[in-house]
Amino acid sequence: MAAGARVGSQFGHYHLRALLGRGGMGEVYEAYDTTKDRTVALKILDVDLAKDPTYQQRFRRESHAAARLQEPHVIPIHDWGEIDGVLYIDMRLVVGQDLRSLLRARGPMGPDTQSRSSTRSRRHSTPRTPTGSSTAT
Ligand SMILES: Nc1ncnc2c1ncn2[C@@H]1O[C@H](COP(=O)(O)OP(=O)(O)OP(=O)(O)O)[C@@H](O)[C@H]1O
Repeated sequence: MAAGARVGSQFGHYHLRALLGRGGMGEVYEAYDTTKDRTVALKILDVDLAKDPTYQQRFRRESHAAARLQEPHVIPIHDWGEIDGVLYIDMRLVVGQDLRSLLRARGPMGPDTQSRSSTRSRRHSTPRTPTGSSTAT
């Protein structure tokens, strides 16, 4: 499947609006959850990798492990599961630029910028709501 091929499509109760990025196991979309009425980041396991039980296991392990964590520096997981045989993780959407794009656009950072940036990211990654369970918060 081509990168971002799901943009504009419906995935269960999620409307996939834009491709946010690609990781080792699949793509991450900005998605609108039509049942909870909120915008989230949805990681979807690559269909080719999904044929390999090792990747399925790894993806499930990541979902379970991340959902149990309640750590200010870890993005909260709202939910995870399987829709039409495709595994997904529903997590809080982080708005902003990732470090790689920032460095590409601006070049190396000086010590002052690095320090300001890490203080800001610590502040912004603090959950606004407590995550008490593995399901929606
Ligand atoms: N919660 C989020 N909010 C906004 N963008 C995100 C979010 N999660 C991931 N992204 C974007 O999607 C890209 C890929 O994320 P992903 O977690 O799949 O990367 P990865 O760490 O390489 O993956 P993996 O651990 O599966 O190998 C990120 O680089 C980021 O740009």
